[in-house]
Amino acid sequence: MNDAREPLIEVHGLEAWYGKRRILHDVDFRVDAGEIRVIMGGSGSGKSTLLRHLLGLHRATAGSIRLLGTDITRAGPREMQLLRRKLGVSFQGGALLTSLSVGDNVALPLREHHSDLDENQIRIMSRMKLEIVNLGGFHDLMPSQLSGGMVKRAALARAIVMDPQLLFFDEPSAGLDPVVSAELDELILRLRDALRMTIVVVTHELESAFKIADSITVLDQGRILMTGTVDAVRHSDNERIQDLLNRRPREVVVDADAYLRRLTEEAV
Ligand SMILES: Nc1ncnc2c1ncn2[C@@H]1O[C@H](COP(=O)(O)OP(=O)(O)OP(=O)(O)O)[C@@H](O)[C@H]1O
Repeated sequence: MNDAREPLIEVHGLEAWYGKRRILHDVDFRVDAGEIRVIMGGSGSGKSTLLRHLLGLHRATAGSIRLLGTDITRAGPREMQLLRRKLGVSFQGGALLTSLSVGDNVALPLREHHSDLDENQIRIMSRMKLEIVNLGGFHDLMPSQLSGGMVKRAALARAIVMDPQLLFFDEPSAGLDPVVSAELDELILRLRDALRMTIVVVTHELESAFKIADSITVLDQGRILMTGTVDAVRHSDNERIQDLLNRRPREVVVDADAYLRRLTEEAV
């Protein structure tokens, strides 16, 4: 049965280790249909690690992750392949291929997953998505002819070309000036409203997070400090959250023995 309130993402007790280091601790995480969830946290808090686990790029050490009803901690390659068609991903480093036109870049997922579509259909579908990101008419340009903000939007058009139910966006504002970054925020809101997409955004840009989020999950040292509305996060009395919001650095107490022990453990 298709319950409208069924979560699109449901994570229970997720643990992630890199070698002998535990990176994520007992993470519970749920995203409902139609919301924009921002994952926020300082550098090294585990945001990218969580994202990589949600996408099935890393196997969880413990816990379960359900995406669109599929338990990806148990799914086989075929199931994962089918699931990936329903996911859109725009990664920070996921630049456009410089040897292809903007339109051909956007069309890549269609060519990869939909051998039944003819060239005309592919062209129409990729043009439509370029129009949604305000790049109508830029189909035949090469990526080198676009500004940084336009490249991000073209990459976004590629991420949504298959009409994903779930869109993951890693650090949308990275490397953009404030005006271009604000335009991208508007675009993310438009995708949720016009295309009814459910969107997970990883960012450490507070202004952007507060503008686009329906809810925010705050990560710190691999643990979820809280999940709540923008207001709830802003007014949280958790000291670490207030440190993050006010950009106060964590007081680091270095235990030299523990540090050396960890170095030798990781070298093994
Ligand atoms: N492939 C890896 N192998 C070992 N340790 C890793 C690996 N990737 C990340 N880490 C460690 O895991 C921790 C969390 O890193 P992660 O990249 O998930 O944080 P983040 O919140 O995304 O940080 P940033 O905002 O700086 O990208 C860090 O201590 C990092 O050093």
